[in-house]
Amino acid sequence: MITSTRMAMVDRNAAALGVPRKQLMESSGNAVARVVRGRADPGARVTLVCGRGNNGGDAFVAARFLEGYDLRVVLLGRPGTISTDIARENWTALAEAEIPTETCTDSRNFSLEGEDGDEPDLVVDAMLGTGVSGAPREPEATAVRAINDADATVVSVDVPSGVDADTGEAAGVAVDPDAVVTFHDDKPRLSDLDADVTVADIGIPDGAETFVGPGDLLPFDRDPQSHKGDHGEVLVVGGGPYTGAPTLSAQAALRAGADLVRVACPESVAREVQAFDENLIVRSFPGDHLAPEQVNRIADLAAEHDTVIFGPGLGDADETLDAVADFLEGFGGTAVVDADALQVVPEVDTDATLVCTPHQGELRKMGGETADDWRERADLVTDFAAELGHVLLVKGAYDVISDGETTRIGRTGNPGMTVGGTGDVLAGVTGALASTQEPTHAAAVAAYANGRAGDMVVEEHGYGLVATDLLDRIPDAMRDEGDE
Ligand SMILES: NC(=O)C1=CN([C@@H]2O[C@H](COP(=O)(O)OP(=O)(O)OC[C@H]3O[C@@H](n4cnc5c(N)ncnc54)[C@H](O)[C@@H]3O)[C@@H](O)[C@H]2O)[C@H](O)CC1
Ligand SMILES: [K+]
Repeated sequence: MITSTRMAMVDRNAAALGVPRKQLMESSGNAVARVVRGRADPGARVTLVCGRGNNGGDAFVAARFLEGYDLRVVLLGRPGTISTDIARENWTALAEAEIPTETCTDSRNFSLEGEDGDEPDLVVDAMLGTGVSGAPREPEATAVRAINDADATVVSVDVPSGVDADTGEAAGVAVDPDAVVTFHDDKPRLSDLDADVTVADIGIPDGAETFVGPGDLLPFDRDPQSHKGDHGEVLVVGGGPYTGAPTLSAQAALRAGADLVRVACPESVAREVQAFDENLIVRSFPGDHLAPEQVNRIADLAAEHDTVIFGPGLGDADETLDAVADFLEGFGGTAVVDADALQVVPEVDTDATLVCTPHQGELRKMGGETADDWRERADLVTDFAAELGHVLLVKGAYDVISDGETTRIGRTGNPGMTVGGTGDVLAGVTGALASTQEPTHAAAVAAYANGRAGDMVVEEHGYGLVATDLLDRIPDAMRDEGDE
């Protein structure tokens, strides 16, 4: 089952892997033609009722695969209003090949009867697909009613026109088909219809779902009406033995788009952390390391934030690890756990949603296994994430992200990133993204963006990058320049 948002992400990732949408449309149209051939013999009258988006585009392609039939290709609208380049190119291809087409701009002129007054044997419903919003307008609404009134067999492309692909519900009239040809994966509630549903493989490689790509950035587009706080408030709990690590995490969270980032750190380092960066808000607690007596205070602070990042520069003093365990046991929110704090996770009983960001050494210390081959490693990480009941982001040349069910691979990054501090940056980005998106997706995109930022630095300056170089590049790494 796939939603239209995820389909759009996968589609974009496929394009980034070299399989552009127009190529997918060719497969979609071919699949529609195959179903038509299964339901009507050559020579039968087939009318394709086409909308102005890519749903219509699929039918323009199908028409090229159905030349032995008595075809009518009807576009609802003027050709100039076709809304995508690829649909327009396929419309033009019909004209170039002298396959007859018609247009209908006025619902009063819409009729399924051809010039000879005969009704079609089969109608292809390609008016509205995943791009529908609200009830069908005219002339689509009239066409829906005419299609439902006709005796013809009806084959809907992707979803019945008028049905919302994500909810399976119709806001107004909707086509009642005999068959539906949908693409790549089943769509919500199609199986509830009294229709044969074919899920056609349109050649989207598995990698478009597995490898994190530019399509995964789509949900991070911002609403122009956003308010402060909509993009997350993040608390970094770190520092004591170190001051750079919590600062890097906090700066990275800001660069990844968080609205407010606070650092909770021991008094002994608070001034130093603040002096690194005026964008940060520092909340200090007494002493020179995190200890159990600070847990209540940290818990109160954490309750005011969307996510907490636990670990950067905290050190591994026994008292500190006890405090991390105490905190996590009482915490029910979302926390990113990194560095020394990771070793506490397997023993802790918590309702929190944890995103753990170990490198392979830290993973072993947590009780997890690793392997050289990334596919084997992905299986091991998936099993261990399921066992822990938390999200794992295991860092490596191929980052593996898994919640035990969904497993993603991040392939960005380069050997320059073995330098200290890049992990602190990654934890910060993860925390920021997890404050607005579900944690597995947040972790996947964080791994992708962090690696991409590193690739941008190395492309410009060569190796010798330092962690602070990554910070400026994170906003660019979160942006999709687009494929078309
Ligand atoms: N990877 C894939 O999933 C592929 C899917 N393909 C097909 O593309 C459509 C989705 O195409 P899209 O252009 O995004 O949208 P639609 O064609 O569904 O509709 C857009 C079109 O309709 C107008 N519109 C929207 N709402 C209404 C309304 N209520 N009344 C009238 N008109 C409306 C809007 O203005 C646009 O003009 C998907 O379903 C698949 O069939 C491709 O094959 C590529 C691979
Ligand atoms: K349709």
